[in-house]
Formats: sequence, structure tokens, C-alpha cells
Amino acid sequence: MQSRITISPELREWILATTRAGHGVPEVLRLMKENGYDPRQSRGIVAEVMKLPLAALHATTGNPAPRGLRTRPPQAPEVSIDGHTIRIPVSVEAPMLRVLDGVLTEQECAELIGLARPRLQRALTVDSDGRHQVDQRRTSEGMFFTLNELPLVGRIEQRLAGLLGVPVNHGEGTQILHYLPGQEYEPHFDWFDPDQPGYGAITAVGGQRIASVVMYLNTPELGGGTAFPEIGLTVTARRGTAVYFAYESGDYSSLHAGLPVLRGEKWIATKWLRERPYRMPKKA
Ligand SMILES: O=C(O)CCC(=O)C(=O)O
Ligand SMILES: [Fe+2]
Repeated sequence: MQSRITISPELREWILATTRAGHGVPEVLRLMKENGYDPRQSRGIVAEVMKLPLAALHATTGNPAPRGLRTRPPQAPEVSIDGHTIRIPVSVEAPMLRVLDGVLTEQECAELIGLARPRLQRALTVDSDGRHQVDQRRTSEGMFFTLNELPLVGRIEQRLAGLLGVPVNHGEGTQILHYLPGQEYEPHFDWFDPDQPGYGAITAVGGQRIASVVMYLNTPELGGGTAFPEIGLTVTARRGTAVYFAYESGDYSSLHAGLPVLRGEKWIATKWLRERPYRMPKKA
């Protein structure tokens, strides 16, 4: 498991000396990339060394599109929405994260699994060109519902929109994933890397991702939780519960992983939200 990045004294000193010598943040980031640093982590490192908020650093590295919408984190102990009482037993501020108990009813979970099962395919991830491709880091099977594809799907989208204060049309289609014993989703970020060549294409519609909601549709017998290794948190996969977390691009505290299922199976529905209205790109 990846652990929190440690910043060596040498690197810290080099960043400070380079900026003192008059080089700007973009130049520092470029040099770090040339020397093999992961650009996604470099921003966080530079922000920390220079005691700058990450958002200020994005301004200096030229993010052309204006900042879009952000989610409104629901507050503990509970929120009532759409006739459901959603309890919030765990809150974290960095990354912004809430565990949401009772987002879905048992019946809704069972119905989603039943609808998704015949449509499962080897799960895909978005590659740097914005195309969907088989990803070795993710061994599960999955499928997507389009926005408001069925009354049940639309109802859940409305519920999440009300809960997080972001209109339904900022959501990507709900994704269902199915994991068998041994299958997992290795540590990753859900935000798109601004330094990847395909970033412009991926974010042309909808902009950057701003938050994820992972809803557990069943309770695996053993394993299968969602781990946040930077903060040492593992959320238990439990039918009807969800974990919501919000992030900015470059926020490495939002690193997370679907831990291997050890016994039984695991079904989740994932909702990714964008900063601007989003619609599915047309098939090529
Ligand atoms: O399976 C999990 O617990 C995490 C899933 C996830 O990270 C994702 O769908 O982006
Ligand atoms: Fe994820």
C-alpha cells in the first residue's frame, strides 16, 4: 500500500532555493517532472513546501477554465432527504469525506444488482486520451447506466443531487462494479491529471471531477472495504451505505483503493460528479 509522501530535506531545500532564485512554480513543476516525480504529487509537495493552498498553486500553473461548482458536504448527525434519513457516522475534513448510512434501501440495492448483472463487462478506466480501456489495476466487472436511464436510477441521482447540492446533470452515468474474491481496485485518484495529454479532451465537457460517491450494494463476507491510505481510514462495505469524498485536482489526500474481496462478493454503484454540466460523449 502506498503511504503518505515524505518530502526529503534535500527536495525541500531545492524547491526553496529554486524559487528564491526567481524561477516560478510552473518551472519548478516542470523540472520535477523531468526528474521523474509524479506530476500529481509534485503540486502537493510544492504547495506544502511553499505553504501555499493548492488552489493558489493551480492559479499559478494556468488552469484556463474558471472554477466550477463544488459539492456541499452533508453535516452529521443525519440528513433527511426524499423520505430517507441518512446517518453520518464518520466525517473527515481533509479529504472532505462522509460515510453515509442508509443512502439506499435494501430493495434498491437488490434491484440495481439485478438490473446490472446481465450487462456486466470487464471494467474500464479512462485513459490519458479520454478513451475507455481495460485497466490491469482494476480487475472487477462493470457497466454504466446512462443518466436517468430508469426510474430507480433517476431517483437515486435526484437523492444524491439534493444531498450534495449539485444538479443531476453534473453527474456521470452511475457505474456498477462487481468484484469476486481476490479482485480489487488498486490505489488511485478519481480526479483527472491536468498534466496528462488527454486532460483537455476528458474535461472538455463537464470539466474536472469534484467528488465521488461509492455506494455499497451488498455486504461482502470479508474484505472489500474502501481504503484511504493517506489518512489511514478504511470504510466498511455495507449494503445501503456509501462513502462520499470531494477533492480538487492535485489533492493526493483523496488517494483510495477498493481492497481485495477476501470472501463472498462485492457490488458497488459509483457516481462521479463534475464541476460543470456533463453529458456522455458520443460513441466514436
Ligand atoms: O471499490 C471501491 O471500494 C472503490 C471504487 C472506486 O474507487 C471507484 O469506482 O472509483
Ligand atoms: Fe475511485
